[in-house]
Amino acid sequence: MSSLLRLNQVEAFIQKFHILHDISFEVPKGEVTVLLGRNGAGKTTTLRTIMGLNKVSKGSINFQGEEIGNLLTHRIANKGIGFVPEEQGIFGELTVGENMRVAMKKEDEQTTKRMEWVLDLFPDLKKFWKKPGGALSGGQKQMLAIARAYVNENELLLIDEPSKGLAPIIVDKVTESIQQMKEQTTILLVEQNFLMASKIGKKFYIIDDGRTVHSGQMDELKEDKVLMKKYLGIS
Ligand SMILES: Nc1ncnc2c1ncn2[C@@H]1O[C@H](COP(=O)(O)OP(=O)(O)OP(=O)(O)O)[C@@H](O)[C@H]1O
Repeated sequence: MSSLLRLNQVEAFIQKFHILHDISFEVPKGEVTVLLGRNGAGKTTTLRTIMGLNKVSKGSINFQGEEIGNLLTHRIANKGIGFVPEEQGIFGELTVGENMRVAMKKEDEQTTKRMEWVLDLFPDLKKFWKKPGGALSGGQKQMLAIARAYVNENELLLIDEPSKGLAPIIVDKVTESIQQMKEQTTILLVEQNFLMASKIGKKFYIIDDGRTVHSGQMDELKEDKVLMKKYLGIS
């Protein structure tokens, strides 16, 4: 299967701190690839660096055969990469409907169809269409954040810890929705919730101290107790 995104020996700093030392991985088209690792390992920084929110100091980021490292963020987004950040990035003062409209890059038939599809997937968004984003529950905010990224025709979605802070029953709902979404879009997922990651992901990479240290198939990782304990703290 061809790779949509390929990072090769990426390094990045945040201010004077060297955070990413050697990040290399590939995201095959049509699959969900998961980045795993302990708190502070560098997963969020990796996604932000792909989006051009942190500078690449060394290495390359190739998307669909083109170098995108250090392009401006809006250019990267316009190439077809959607980002659902950990802090969700929704507008608390705008209604659900306004949040969706602000996110839409086009108003063509394709976008309208995607909007209909995503509102069927998350009926709460339809129900609370006129409610301010800030008044939604944590789970509803997460759904709105995912819907905002999905509504545009992206080739790749980067989703940062969608289960964070959500009750288990809501995590199940978000898991189910990403499972449906993966039929249509390639996804790079950062997730600490191993159960969720293992339900959705095909291939995994483990990041430790700013380096990709392991990779493999999610199915195999479940059986590897030593690796799970060493890098993920799961016993
Ligand atoms: N603005 C910042 N200034 C200095 N250091 C930072 C900043 N943001 C992140 N870091 C550091 O960069 C490292 C990687 O952080 P990052 O958020 O990428 O980790 P993560 O793997 O996503 O962890 P988590 O699951 O806790 O979000 C951490 O050591 C963190 O303290």
